[in-house]
Parts: sequence; structure tokens; C-alpha cells
Amino acid sequence: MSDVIKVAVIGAAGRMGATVCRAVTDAPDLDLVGRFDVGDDLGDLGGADVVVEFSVPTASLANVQHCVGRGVNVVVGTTGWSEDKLSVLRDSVAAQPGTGVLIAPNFAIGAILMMSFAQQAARFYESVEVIELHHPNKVDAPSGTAARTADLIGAARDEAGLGPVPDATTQDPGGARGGREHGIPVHSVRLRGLVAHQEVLFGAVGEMLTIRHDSFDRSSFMPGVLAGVRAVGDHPGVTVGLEHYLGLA
Ligand SMILES: NC(=O)C1=CN([C@@H]2O[C@H](COP(=O)(O)OP(=O)(O)OC[C@H]3O[C@@H](n4cnc5c(N)ncnc54)[C@H](O)[C@@H]3O)[C@@H](O)[C@H]2O)C=CC1
Ligand SMILES: O=C(O)C1=N[C@H](C(=O)O)C[C@H](O)C1
Repeated sequence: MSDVIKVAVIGAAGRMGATVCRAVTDAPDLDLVGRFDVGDDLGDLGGADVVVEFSVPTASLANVQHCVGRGVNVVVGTTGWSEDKLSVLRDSVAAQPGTGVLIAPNFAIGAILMMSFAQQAARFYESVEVIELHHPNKVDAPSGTAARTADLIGAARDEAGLGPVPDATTQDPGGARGGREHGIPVHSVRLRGLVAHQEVLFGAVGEMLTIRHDSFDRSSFMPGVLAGVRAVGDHPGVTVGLEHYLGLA
């Protein structure tokens, strides 16, 4: 049984945490050794080799630092990782050489492909907008996936020398044009019945390209989470995006 990976979950009582606990329990090569949620003492993390962290943006950095401080690898799904937070985390990880942290804004394979396709398409289109649609219990907007998608598109546009997206709006008292991430308009919809969905709309003269991904169930994230758990030990340092483990980046 020496190949079995011991896994603990932080945020275990949440929608994602509970789904991860079931997926880990069902995987023959993984052993669920700890479930932690708000207020719990993380202590020695139940002796885990790998921790999966799905909590809230305000708590995630401290939770991940607790794990890293003990040399435990972490797979992080929680959103809200600003450059400032990442920089603090990189310093903590540098003090624990060999420890790996994977931060993935989205673990669904189709969502990773959607971001990759959008990055590829970005330089060919003058106009682009991102629409993300989620369940109404989501606390953050825009979604981590939308922010990441806009960043990738914005960087590709910068590299291609494209200017700002065309937009003649001068009157928008209610914020109908949405927010901006890396200069890209991003719109957040919250609707009962939805799980996690995103459309990227590209426009050029006489044509439009739509790239859409839908997660209808949280099971869609589990193959990516488990792939991260199995591989994080082979990727020391901080990695942002599961695409780096999948040969897509
Ligand atoms: N990367 C991905 O593929 C995905 C990421 N997410 C992200 O995961 C996060 C969690 O999403 P959900 O499970 O839907 O939320 P949720 O609200 O159902 O669960 C969050 C859990 O974290 C717990 N929590 C709060 N503070 C904590 C702390 N200090 N320490 C430990 N646990 C704490 C809560 O009690 C709750 O049980 C969000 O940031 C969401 O955007 C969600 C789905 C997929
Ligand atoms: O809160 C969610 O549900 C999700 N959060 C992630 C995000 O913010 O991008 C991933 C997925 O969209 C589901």
C-alpha cells in the first residue's frame, strides 16, 4: 500500500469540498485522512501527503501557508488569487524547497480547453467579451475562470499589438457594460439552476466566434482535481493552472 496517497480536504463541508471527499474515498489509490472546515484546528493535517483546498478567498492563503509550512503539497481550487497573494505564497514555498502548490481557477478539462482556445483566438479579433454564468450562492464576481480567461486574452492581445476593444459607450450610469479585467469586458450572471458556465465572444468585421463551456455538475471538476493530487508532488514550487500538468501550456 506504499503507493497510496494520503489526502486531507480543507473546506470539506462545502459544495466542492464534500464532492472532493467522495471522489477521494472512491479512488483506490487515494486515502482520505482528514476533513477540515472553518474553525477546525488544521494541526498536522491528519498526516496527509496532499491537501485539497476549496474554501473562501479570504481564508485560502492562510490555509495554504499552514500546509506549505509543514512541507505538505497542496491542490487549491479556491478563487481570488491576486498577484499580491501569489507573491506572498511564492515566498513561503521558496522557504520549503520541494513542496508543490497547484492553484487552478478551474479543474474541468473543457474549461481549461476553453481558456486555451480563447488564448489562441485572441489575436485575430478586434472585439471580445467574456460572460460567466454561475449559481447564485457564489460569493465572488467575476469568477476566477473569467478573470484568468480575460488575463490570457489581454496578454495575447498585448503581444499582438492590438489596441483596446472598440466601445463607444459614454453613458452607463448602471454599469450595464459590466466590469473590466485586463481591459476585457466581463459580465457576471447569477441564476438559480446554474452550476458554472462561460462564453467568450469574439467579433470581427462580418463574423463572430463563440467559445462556450458548461459544467452541469460538480463531478466535472473531479478528474482534474484527482489528476492534480496525483501529480502535485512531481511539481515543486507554485503552478497556476492545471494546463501546466496536462501539456497544454
Ligand atoms: N477551481 C475549480 O475548479 C473550482 C473552484 N471553485 C471555488 O472553490 C471555492 C469554494 O466553492 P464552493 O465549494 O462552491 O463554496 P462553499 O461555500 O460551498 O464551500 C466553502 C467551504 O469553505 C468553508 N470555509 C470557510 N472559511 C474557512 C476557513 N477559514 N477554513 C476552512 N474552511 C473554511 C465553509 O464553511 C464552506 O464549507 C470558491 O472560491 C469557488 O469559486 C468552485 C468550483 C470549482
Ligand atoms: O464558485 C464556483 O462554483 C466556481 N468557481 C470557479 C471560478 O470562480 O471560476 C470555477 C467554476 O467556475 C465554479
